[in-house]
Amino acid sequence: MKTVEKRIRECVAKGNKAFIPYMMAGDGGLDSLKDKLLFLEECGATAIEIGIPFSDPVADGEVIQRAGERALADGVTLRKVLDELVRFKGEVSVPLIIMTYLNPILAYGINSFIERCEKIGIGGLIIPDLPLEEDGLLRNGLEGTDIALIPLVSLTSSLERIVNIAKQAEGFIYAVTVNGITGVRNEFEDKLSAHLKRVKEESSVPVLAGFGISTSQQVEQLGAQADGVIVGSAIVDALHRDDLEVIRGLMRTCTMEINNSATS
Ligand SMILES: O=P(O)(O)OC[C@@H](O)[C@@H](O)c1c[nH]c2ccccc12
Repeated sequence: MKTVEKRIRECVAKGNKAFIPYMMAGDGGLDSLKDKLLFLEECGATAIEIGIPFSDPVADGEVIQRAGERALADGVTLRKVLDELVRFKGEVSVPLIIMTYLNPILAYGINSFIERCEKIGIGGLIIPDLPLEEDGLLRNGLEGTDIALIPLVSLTSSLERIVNIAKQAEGFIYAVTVNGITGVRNEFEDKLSAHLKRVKEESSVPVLAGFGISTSQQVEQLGAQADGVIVGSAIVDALHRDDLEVIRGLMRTCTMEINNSATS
């Protein structure tokens, strides 16, 4: 079992929910990356998702697009982010998950990228534009490493597809809660509960819900139906505004007891 999965399971075994915050690498300067990671760790993050800025972020909403643009304007690249992570390797102890579109990895070179991630001790990869059918591209090179290739399942995935994704899943399944792009939402579709239940039934790895979650109430609502949550835009926005209390508050919800009624 890969470390990311182990950490999520430990968290759930204690009666808590996993909380994975997402941040955009290089937003606010790459030299602040380490302090931001340490802050998120101190707030109780189970793992941290680090976004790599990219020119065509097709799955990203306004808040994350803007954060990516700020980082790109500052000259941040995948290579610079990895170099920075190597520099303070071992100082952050929660697993780090790299979220990037496929293109920067291809430009970097798949083998060099995997080697570099291993050197840093990266715990997982989320690559939204790498479908199951094509993921051998990375899966083969990741075999025998502690780097989990974390798949996404959407509300529109067929049962057959969910089953196939679940069979190969490592780390956890990222259950996307909305049809659309990242960004805060006021409401979720009624069918989401049944969908999460179905994904959990099919999956032998933990299932985390992400997209659109920005309030403690939503963390609680979605957390109750999954093994944990991923929060992006609300964290990116709070880090940008330096509103650290918002982040502390959101993460605190996950260490409180969340009623599991929807999944039991
Ligand atoms: O921002 P939101 O709605 O809280 O969603 C999480 C999300 O930001 C993060 O996991 C993420 C950022 N970019 C992505 C692209 C695809 C999948 C996931 C992501």
